[in-house]
Order: sequence, then structure tokens, then C-alpha cells
Amino acid sequence: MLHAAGIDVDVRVSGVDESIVKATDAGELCLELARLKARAVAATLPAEPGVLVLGCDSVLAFDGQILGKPHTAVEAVRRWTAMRGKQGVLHTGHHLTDLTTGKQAEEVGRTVVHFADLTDQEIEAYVASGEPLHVAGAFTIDGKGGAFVERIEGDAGNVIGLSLPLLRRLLMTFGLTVPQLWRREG
Ligand SMILES: Nc1nc2c(ncn2[C@@H]2O[C@H](COP(=O)(O)OP(=O)(O)OP(=O)(O)O)[C@@H](O)[C@H]2O)c(=O)[nH]1
Repeated sequence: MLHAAGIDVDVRVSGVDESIVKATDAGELCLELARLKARAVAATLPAEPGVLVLGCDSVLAFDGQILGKPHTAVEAVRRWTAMRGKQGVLHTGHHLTDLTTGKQAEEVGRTVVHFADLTDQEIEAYVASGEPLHVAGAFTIDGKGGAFVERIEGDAGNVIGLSLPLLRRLLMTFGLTVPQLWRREG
């Protein structure tokens, strides 16, 4: 997503054990995980000038629960049977650190997702595809799951895992602009 937006990135898996974070609020949980991920990666990097580290984490708030990845087919079927025809709020925590200045900025993106009223057969086929097992909320918006999201209220990128307009706001608190991060073409 960032590369398509003109920004070159070096993706690092933080290795943070997400089970250590307990929170009863979806926004607090995904923000704490985003913070831990960014700080874990930042700790492995030399404080070179101009290095920014962005950590993100997504969870789905649905029916009073905080849902991450379903991990198993049984759990994915249970969730979709409950979610179909209803709505949830996909939260993505974003934490940005400037290694040079030590500045930090963070914000939670929220997108309301309205799920289609899937048939049992559609749920079975989508879960059998394996896609729902590895993403928060057991759905993607731009993959096979796109057919099962009727509409959204808010930023689509936030559902995918990173909100570009939110990143723009975080950068502005550092006195930076998105165009300054665009790769030099040609
Ligand atoms: N293209 C696409 N990728 C998605 C979507 N939802 C999640 N992903 C990606 O799937 C991976 C895991 O997704 P999530 O579990 O939602 O995100 P996360 O909580 O940051 O995942 P972890 O880093 O494993 O904790 C991340 O790399 C996401 O970018 C989606 O709707 N579309």
C-alpha cells in the first residue's frame, strides 16, 4: 500500500508476543500492540537521520467482543455465522516514531464494516479458502472477503491494515508531509 502511494518501506516483523497485552477496549489494545511493535523494531535500528518506524495492529470490535485472527476454521465459521448481516468496527492502531528526534505520535483508525448476509455455503467456502484464518476479524476487504463486505463507513486502508490519511496526520505532527516521503522518480 505504501509503495503504491509512492513511499518506499522496509517491512520488519516485530516478533511481539501479542498475548502479553490485555485490554478491554479495542482501541487501547490495538494501539498498545502498535506501540510495542514499533518500539521493538526501533530498538533493532541505528538512529540514522530520517528513519521513521510505523507500527500497526488491527482488531475487530463486534458484539462487545475484541476479535483478532480466528486461527481455526471452526472459529472462523462461528464468527461469520454471528457476523453475517451485521456490522463491526475495524480498529487499527498506528504508532509512528522518528528515530532521529525521538518524537512519537499515535492514533487509532476506526472503520465501520457492514457484512453481507452470507449463506452457510458461502461461509463454508470462504473459510475453506483459508483467507479468513490469518487476518483480524476473519475477513479482508480487497481479497476474497471483498464480496462479503456490503459497505464501510471510514477509511478502506484502515481495514487493510494502514490508514494513509491517518499517517499523513501523524507525519504533520512531526513537521513532515507525505510528498516529502515520495520516492524520487526517474
Ligand atoms: N490486502 C489485505 N491485507 C490484509 C487485510 N486485513 C489484514 N491484512 C494483512 O494481514 C496481516 C495480518 O492482518 P491483521 O491480523 O489484520 O493485522 P495485524 O493485527 O497487524 O497482524 P499481526 O501483525 O500479525 O498482529 C497484516 O499484514 C495485514 O496487513 C485486508 O483486508 N487486505
